[in-house]
Amino acid sequence: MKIYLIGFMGAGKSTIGRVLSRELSASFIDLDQWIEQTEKKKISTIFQMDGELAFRNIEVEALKRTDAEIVATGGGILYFEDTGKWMRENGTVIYLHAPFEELYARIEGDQSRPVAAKPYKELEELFHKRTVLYEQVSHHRVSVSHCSPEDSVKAIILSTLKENKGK
Ligand SMILES: Nc1ncnc2c1ncn2[C@@H]1O[C@H](COP(=O)(O)OP(=O)(O)O)[C@@H](O)[C@H]1O
Ligand SMILES: O=C(O)C1=C[C@@H](OP(=O)(O)O)[C@@H](O)[C@H](O)C1
Ligand SMILES: [Mg+2]
Repeated sequence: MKIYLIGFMGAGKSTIGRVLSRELSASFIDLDQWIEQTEKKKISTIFQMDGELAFRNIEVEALKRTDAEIVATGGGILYFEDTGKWMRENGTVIYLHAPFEELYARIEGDQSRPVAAKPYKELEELFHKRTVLYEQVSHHRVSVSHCSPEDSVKAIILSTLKENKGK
């Protein structure tokens, strides 16, 4: 089993991934947390000191090397054009979706997410651009709007069970 959780910042990839891995007794990695531990630097420091491209290279390398069954990606995981195709071919890709306003309320002013520091309009544009890619790449789209992480976990399990019915 290999499940990739994708979606914009604040969608709950890290939170839901952790709960999902507990429910399924499956191994879990949060790519951002792994990068911070391995690089011994905060994500915001990597952005500041080494630049975004350096972060993206580390991120995609971690994605391709991990053997964890549940993978919580970062919101910018589709930065390189070929990453989405690679994920689709290597696991089940689940897109966690909620309206921009709801996600913005969750991430506003969060210093640990350097990309969230962009001006509101720019961030909204980025959300719409990325939404197109998340839709293209994912096998399933699960709404995380106005529901608990536990509800989202149930929805994820149901959608993957439906996919495998009769196989
Ligand atoms: N279903 C939810 N409802 C409300 N808040 C949530 C939900 N899931 C996560 N959050 C909150 O939103 C913020 C972002 O969650 P996080 O798991 O870090 O998202 P991501 O990894 O997708 O950026 C956290 O403060 C978290 O507590
Ligand atoms: O959207 C982005 O470009 C980013 C999202 C973050 O992860 P979350 O989506 O878990 O916040 C983290 O990877 C980094 O700050 C960049
Ligand atoms: Mg996260």
